[in-house]
Amino acid sequence: MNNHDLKLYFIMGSANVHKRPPLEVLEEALQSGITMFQFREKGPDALTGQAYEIFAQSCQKLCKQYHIPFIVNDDIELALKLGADGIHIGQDDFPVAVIREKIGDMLLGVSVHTKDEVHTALQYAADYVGIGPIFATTSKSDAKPPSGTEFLQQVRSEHPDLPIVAIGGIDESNAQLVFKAGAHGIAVISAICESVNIKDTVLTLTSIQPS
Ligand SMILES: Cc1ncsc1CCOP(=O)(O)O
Ligand SMILES: C=C1C=NC(C)=NC1=N
Ligand SMILES: [Mg+2]
Repeated sequence: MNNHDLKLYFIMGSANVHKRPPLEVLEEALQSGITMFQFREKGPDALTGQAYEIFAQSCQKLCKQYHIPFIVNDDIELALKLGADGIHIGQDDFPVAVIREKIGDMLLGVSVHTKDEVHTALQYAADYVGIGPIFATTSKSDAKPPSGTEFLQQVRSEHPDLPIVAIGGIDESNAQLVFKAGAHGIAVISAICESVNIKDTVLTLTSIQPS
């Protein structure tokens, strides 16, 4: 993984798309130039059992066609079963220590909300950290309050070489602020899932520079 892989990190589950089939949204986002994808199938209406696995495999197949890393959120067993490119976990989901031994050299992304959590992520060689929610979000029911870019700026200045992706309420209107604050990339759900023109949205978000 290089820092550019984090530039526009699309996250999606079936619950996040309403107007069109999820796989159509993912394929259009891939064609338009997202740089990483996270399969995050959560919530009361999430698929389960075989339908869940088949949906994940279909997303993974599309990512392979476009040579884009396929990351699984939280579900380590699924990630191992599919041979995913990586997993993303919260520290309340699992002790990061346990994970690294289970996944070997698979990419490991870790959500961090405090400096201690950053140190834990570093101890277990996380490939990147996720910081957020930066702005208010409706895509994660148990999200912590929005933190703005303060913590993001602190982490970037204290760990200049640690890849950071920011998440939470990010869209074309505020993405530049997030890059200026030091994020290497932005992770988005609704900005793409609810876009009326995915191509325009992806092109706009991938063209944003910190300067
Ligand atoms: C998974 C997650 N973690 C922190 S905020 C969030 C949801 C981001 O969704 P959106 O980009 O629609 O605000
Ligand atoms: C909570 C999250 C934070 N950051 C990222 C990249 N993914 C997540 N699911
Ligand atoms: Mg989690």
